[in-house]
Amino acid sequence: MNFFEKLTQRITNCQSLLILGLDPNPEMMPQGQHTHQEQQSLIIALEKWLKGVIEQTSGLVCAYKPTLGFYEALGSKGLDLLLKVIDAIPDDIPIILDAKHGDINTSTIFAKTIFEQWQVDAVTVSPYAGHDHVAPFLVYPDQGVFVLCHTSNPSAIVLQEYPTDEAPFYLQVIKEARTWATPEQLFLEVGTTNLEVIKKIRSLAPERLLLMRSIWSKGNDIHEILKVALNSTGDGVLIPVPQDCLKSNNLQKDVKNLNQEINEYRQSIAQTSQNCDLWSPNVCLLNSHPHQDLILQLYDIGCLLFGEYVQASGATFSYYIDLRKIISKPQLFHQVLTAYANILKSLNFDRIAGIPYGSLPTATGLSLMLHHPMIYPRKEVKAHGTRRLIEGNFKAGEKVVIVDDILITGKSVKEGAEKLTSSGLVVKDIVVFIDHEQGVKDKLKIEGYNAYSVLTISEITETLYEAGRINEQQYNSFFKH
Ligand SMILES: O=P(O)(O)OC[C@H]1O[C@H](OP(=O)(O)OP(=O)(O)O)[C@H](O)[C@@H]1O
Ligand SMILES: O=C(O)c1cc(=O)[nH]c(=O)[nH]1
Repeated sequence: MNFFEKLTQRITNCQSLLILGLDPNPEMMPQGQHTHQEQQSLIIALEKWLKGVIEQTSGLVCAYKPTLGFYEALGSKGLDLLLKVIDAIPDDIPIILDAKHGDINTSTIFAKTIFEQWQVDAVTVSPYAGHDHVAPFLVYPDQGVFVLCHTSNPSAIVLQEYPTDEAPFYLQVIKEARTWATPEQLFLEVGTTNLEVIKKIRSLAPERLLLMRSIWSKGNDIHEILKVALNSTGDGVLIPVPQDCLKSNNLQKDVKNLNQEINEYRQSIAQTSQNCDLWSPNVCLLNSHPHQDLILQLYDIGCLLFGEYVQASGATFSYYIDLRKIISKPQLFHQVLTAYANILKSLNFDRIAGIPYGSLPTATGLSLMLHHPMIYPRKEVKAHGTRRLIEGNFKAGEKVVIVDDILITGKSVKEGAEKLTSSGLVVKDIVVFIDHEQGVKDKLKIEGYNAYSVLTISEITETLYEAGRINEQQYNSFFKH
């Protein structure tokens, strides 16, 4: 299970978006636990206190966030303490190490230490050294990375807001960081109470999880902050437990009350959300298809066209499905890739091959998402250059999974498979997004290929009809062919 899945599961299980900082800061210890001890006894007191904090809050928070700097400040004993604290955290609670790592020379070794030895689930990084610095963290597909994009420090404004209010540097950080990894691996750290800043971040990166910071300063209405930070389903945000709570003698009760208040507000947002663009009012939620959301979005961006269309096979259908539009909607494209990936994860292969042209972006996305190399059979061999039939490097005997968008007659995937096989590769599995249910899967089976699809044409049409997106005539037009 990767970090994002672990976090999502945890949020669901404990119904909490709260994260708690586990920082050995003597100033934050409740009165009475902290006297002027020698270093040794201070460490013991800190350990006892932090373990007590975990005991009291482990049912109430979705993640813990130890800040590396506080442990480092205690010297070598501090690092021992960090490992003890990590060890005391129950296995199902994700650990986000707040390191704000920013040094390119140490990122590879640091990522190895924290992810492999210390086994933390995620880390915070500073973006200033760019992608080369963050990439060594991203090569761990099961771990998460929070990129710092905005801080609440007053003096940071001159950098963050540079050069103009309309195009400030912190938004450039987000634009850049969004290209580094998927919304399931890369997230944003946002410290601010400025609602306009949060709105700008949310509208630029609606798909990213935000780790909020510094939201508890006096005079701020947390509801106003949540209103702009939460997504339309009332999540997408991690909320820090206020530092002051740690001093409380009623820590458990305080965190519980805070969580309850936040959940009540989340619920009210989810119920009154005005900006949910996935559902039409007449959607029937009973027995809904697990990919209902995806299907409706495909329809809404115009992937389903009605009218007389000639197909690749030469036949004329009264509709056409154009999945090539998906690439222009990154969020939807990511959802589609995730659906393919869920099938690919159960298959055994060395390389992913996309069928040109429609499925080259899909194969590229899956290759990056699943960390498997990509190749592709050319549609036509060029008369110049290398004149290769298969682009990309491979070795004869390697297993290849083919991905394509639509299975209508099966001609395209079969031609692709034959080109790959003639080059010494082994093709057993074919994964498509939509199966037109013309019996092609069975025919492919006879020829030795296992074909899988994310959706069938009838699942799509039934969902659209139930949701009131298509009328009876349009619904019937799918079954004439
Ligand atoms: O099962 P089939 O009957 O072969 O039909 C499905 C194929 O048709 C489309 O490709 P198209 O030939 O339109 O090419 P493109 O991807 O280059 O647009 C689609 O992308 C599939 O590859
Ligand atoms: O060429 C086809 O037959 C075809 C391609 C495609 O992408 N969608 C469709 O409905 N038909």
